[in-house]
Amino acid sequence: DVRVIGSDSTTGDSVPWFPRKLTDLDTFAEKVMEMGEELSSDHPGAHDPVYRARRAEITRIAKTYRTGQPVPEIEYTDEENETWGKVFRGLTAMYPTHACREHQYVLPLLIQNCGYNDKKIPQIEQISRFLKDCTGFTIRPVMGLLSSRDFLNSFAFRIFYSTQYIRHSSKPFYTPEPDVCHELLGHVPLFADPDFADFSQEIGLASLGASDEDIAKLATIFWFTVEFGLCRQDGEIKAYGAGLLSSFGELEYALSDKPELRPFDPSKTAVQKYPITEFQPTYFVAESFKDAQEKVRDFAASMNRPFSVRYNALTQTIEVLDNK
Ligand SMILES: Cc1ccnc(-n2c(S)nc3sc(C)c(C)c3c2=O)c1
Ligand SMILES: [Fe+3]
Repeated sequence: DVRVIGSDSTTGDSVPWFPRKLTDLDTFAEKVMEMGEELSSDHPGAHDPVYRARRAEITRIAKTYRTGQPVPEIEYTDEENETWGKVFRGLTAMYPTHACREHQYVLPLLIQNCGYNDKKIPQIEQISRFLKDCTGFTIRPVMGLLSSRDFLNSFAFRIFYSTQYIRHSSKPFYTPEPDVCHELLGHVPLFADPDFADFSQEIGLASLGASDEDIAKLATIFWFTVEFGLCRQDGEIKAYGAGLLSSFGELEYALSDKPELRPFDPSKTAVQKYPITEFQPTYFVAESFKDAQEKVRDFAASMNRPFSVRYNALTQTIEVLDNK
């Protein structure tokens, strides 16, 4: 039977709140951890008032976004489009030898259907419509870093929160935070792949109402797959993680013989330490996205959650199943 669970009278606050329908995701708008305009002191744009003002402007646009609206179009400047072009040309040159086959299959479709080229930054709305046709994934604009819980919860609805600002032009090949290059070249192509979409949603479903410690484990699994995942294809190691596919240096390094490579195994991956600021000493290799999904589903079943959830694609809602 479907029993409503949440921080209501039946369960008190024993189960952390989680979204049940799309409009519930609008509550995330106010909850961003670091507002876009507060740049970390080591950020290349930290001392550039024009850049900071630009970040604040784009943040404000994202803040007004609500479910059902088209993603607002950003009028990028020549300087921003130029930075994009440098990143686009540099990374696309590496993909034939370094990117997984799914990424290599989708990129030409994005060039053809979503205006991916080295002249202008593509618009999220057009990409979101393309992804919806491919896998049902859609994109929402985000102001800054969402919490791991909120970010992972949205994957249960096949929703990806994307930034729209771009890194500072002084360092086109470095960013201490996600930016539109990372999102559009790293994450977007994989969300068009059915198996990867299924895998991503599995992590999202596992995160609904999960304890803080399980959220930390799922975020680490996310980190070593969606962000820094490697896979074996035709006997060769290829990259599928967005953090690799959007960083020249780390993409090269990850496929060199320097890092340690371990098989993806959620119970081990979930407790692996990872540095955010330098290259990973260890990467995990998935046999396939289907296999990785199965492993995550089994891992989720072992979590101490007194209920299970199911996504109803017709109503775009989460159904809670009582495990009593
Ligand atoms: C789990 C979770 C929740 C919110 N954001 C993330 N997330 C993502 S998707 N990509 C990047 S790229 C980068 C340099 C950072 C810091 C970062 C990041 O933090 C991950
Ligand atoms: Fe990312």
